Amino acid sequence: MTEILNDADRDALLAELGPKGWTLTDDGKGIQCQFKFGTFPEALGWMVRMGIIAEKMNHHPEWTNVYNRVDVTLTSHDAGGLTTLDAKLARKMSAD
Ligand SMILES: C[C@H](O)[C@H](O)[C@H]1CNC2=NC(N)=NC(=O)C2=N1
Repeated sequence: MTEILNDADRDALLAELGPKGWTLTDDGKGIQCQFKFGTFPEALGWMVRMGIIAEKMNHHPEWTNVYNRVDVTLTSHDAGGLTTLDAKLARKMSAD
């Protein structure tokens, strides 16, 4: 199991991903971001690409899709908080 990020590492992660739209969840145990696309097929295609990556990582997003919008929350249930796996998946999502 990966370790929960300490306060300094969490702050560094938010400084890195904040400009890309990621914020800490209200409970502080995850990060969230809203992705917007031009069309539903673009949103769905992105979800499929990210889903394949997530499955390979064995680390899965909590997400909802409405038309061209995907709301994502990343947290590590196993560890009970935010870990480097969440950071890794968030970077992949924001890089696509
Ligand atoms: C048994 C399996 O390794 C776990 O259930 C994995 C699967 N995917 C997961 N995804 C996420 N986001 N957090 C987890 O803690 C997690 N755990």
